[in-house]
Amino acid sequence: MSKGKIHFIGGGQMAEAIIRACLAGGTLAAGQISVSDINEGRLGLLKTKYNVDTESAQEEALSGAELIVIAVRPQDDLTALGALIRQSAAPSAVIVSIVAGVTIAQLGDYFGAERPIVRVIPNTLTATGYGYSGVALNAAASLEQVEAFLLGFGKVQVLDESYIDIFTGFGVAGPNYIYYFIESFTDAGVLAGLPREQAWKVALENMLGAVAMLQQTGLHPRQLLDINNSPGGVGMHGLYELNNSDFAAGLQRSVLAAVKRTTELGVKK
Ligand SMILES: NC(=O)C1=CN([C@@H]2O[C@H](COP(=O)(O)OP(=O)(O)OC[C@H]3O[C@@H](n4cnc5c(N)ncnc54)[C@H](OP(=O)(O)O)[C@@H]3O)[C@@H](O)[C@H]2O)C=CC1
Ligand SMILES: O=C(O)[C@@H]1CCC=N1
Repeated sequence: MSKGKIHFIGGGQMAEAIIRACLAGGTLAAGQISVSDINEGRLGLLKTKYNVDTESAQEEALSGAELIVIAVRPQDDLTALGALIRQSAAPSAVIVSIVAGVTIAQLGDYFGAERPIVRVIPNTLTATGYGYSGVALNAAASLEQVEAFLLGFGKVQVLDESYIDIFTGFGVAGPNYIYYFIESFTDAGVLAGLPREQAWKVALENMLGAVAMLQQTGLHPRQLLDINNSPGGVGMHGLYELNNSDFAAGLQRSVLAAVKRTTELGVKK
């Protein structure tokens, strides 16, 4: 992105994570960023922590912005935001919506279909360099307009919009499953009698090492499972019990529920 201004509407958890990553990585400077939020407490916090502009009138910030990031919840008043943007933003300003479930067609209804509109589902591993954000663009937008900004908080996959809800429930909600697995796995070590500190270290090391094994060998997980389990041995007895728990189907049902919820969030009330 050029040194142009970027305005965030909604300064909640996700906006903050994006701002933090972009500032830390040097993608944006604080002087380029303005934020508006109906919650004064959030504005005070963002000003103190990141020295971004939270004081300019919203109309002024909108009229000078090259990118406008819509970072409110799907349930918030997008109709009112649409009126504000139509009134104050430059026609060339790119609307970047991170609102889960809300489609490009709906965004066009709110903000004007002739504008460049980019629907992004941002990954939440923002400052780590890991994690894919899913991106779909309308006909007036091009990837060049937003790519540098998006790469400031992770990797990017440009997708047909029909995949974005799946990408949200599977990929962007994905770290939930890993966090939950690590917590449960650590508890298993503690349940078996290992001190928590040891169990925690082993759980993290196993997670990192298993991913490295898959990447380095190029083998399928089933092939590594085969190598890791001697006949009648320890690992196979453990896996038999995991099979009995319906683990795989439970995980898959959970992802399908997250995808379904994404689509529900985009349905206009
Ligand atoms: N958190 C996540 O992991 C992810 C979130 N997203 C999407 O990002 C969006 C934001 O989520 P998240 O940051 O978690 O939510 P938050 O609730 O933390 O942030 C939303 C903020 O927007 C404020 N707000 C509401 N209406 C307006 C308005 N009209 N003008 C200005 N500010 C307003 C809210 O204030 P108040 O609280 O007072 O209402 C709140 O501070 C959602 O659409 C979500 O789907 C996408 C991917 C991941
Ligand atoms: O739970 C949420 O609404 C957001 C979208 C995907 C992950 N977190």
